[in-house]
Amino acid sequence: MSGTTTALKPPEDARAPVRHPDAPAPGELLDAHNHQCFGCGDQESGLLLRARAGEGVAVTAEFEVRPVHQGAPGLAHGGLLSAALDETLGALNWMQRVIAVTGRLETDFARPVPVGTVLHLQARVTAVHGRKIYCTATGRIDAHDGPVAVRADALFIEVRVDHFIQNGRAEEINAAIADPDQAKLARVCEVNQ
Ligand SMILES: CCCCCCCC/C=C\CCCCCCCC(=O)SCCNC(=O)CCNC(=O)[C@H](O)C(C)(C)COP(=O)(O)OP(=O)(O)OC[C@H]1O[C@@H](n2cnc3c(N)ncnc32)[C@H](O)[C@@H]1OP(=O)(O)O
Repeated sequence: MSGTTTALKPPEDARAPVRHPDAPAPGELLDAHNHQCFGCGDQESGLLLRARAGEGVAVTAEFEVRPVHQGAPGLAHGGLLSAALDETLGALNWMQRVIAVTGRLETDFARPVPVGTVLHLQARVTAVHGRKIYCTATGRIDAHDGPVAVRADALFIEVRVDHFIQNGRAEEINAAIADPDQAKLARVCEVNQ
């Protein structure tokens, strides 16, 4: 059972999540937050995960498990399944227009996931307390109502753009600053802080 640690239980005075008025419409494809991202970017060896806006403060995503994602022969690597859940949860940022990073992620692996599977992911924010964003996700095999293979509960922490500027390697940060799409994303999120 996931989310059993107290760190993943919202406190009594947590508030309900709020969908940003300018959040992408339900069904809209979400941009990659960074084209070099292992999860949502366009690297061939990455997850090539594509997420869409959902209703409320929720998203859906699909991840096709390819041979490069193997752990045991013919099966997806568990760490990459966690990464797919993490990436889908990260896409919730678009629905609230904040920037938040994973503080804690607790994954349950309920079924093995064969190569060739399309994992259908669903994630939603359950509660917000200050900078802490409580959220949950599932990954189902081959259909949005298929059998649950993985699920996770997570705590994301809201950060400012400075988090990346101060901690990221200069080479990539300078490229991001020079990229108009990336700079726009940073601006859009910062005005909400
Ligand atoms: C022009 C430049 C452009 C740049 C623009 C970039 C835009 C990018 C857009 C979007 C990016 C989204 C990417 C999504 C990708 C998928 C998600 C990932 O994989 S994210 C990567 C993995 N995660 C990390 O690398 C975090 C590493 N950790 C940290 O940096 C810090 O620990 C951080 C920020 C998480 C917290 O540090 P503190 O100093 O800011 O805050 P404290 O005071 O420690 O915590 C705040 C509250 O949260 C709780 N907390 C923090 N960590 C916790 C934990 N692990 N478990 C439980 N509670 C925790 C604390 O107890 C505290 O709670 P109380 O307010 O006192 O109630």
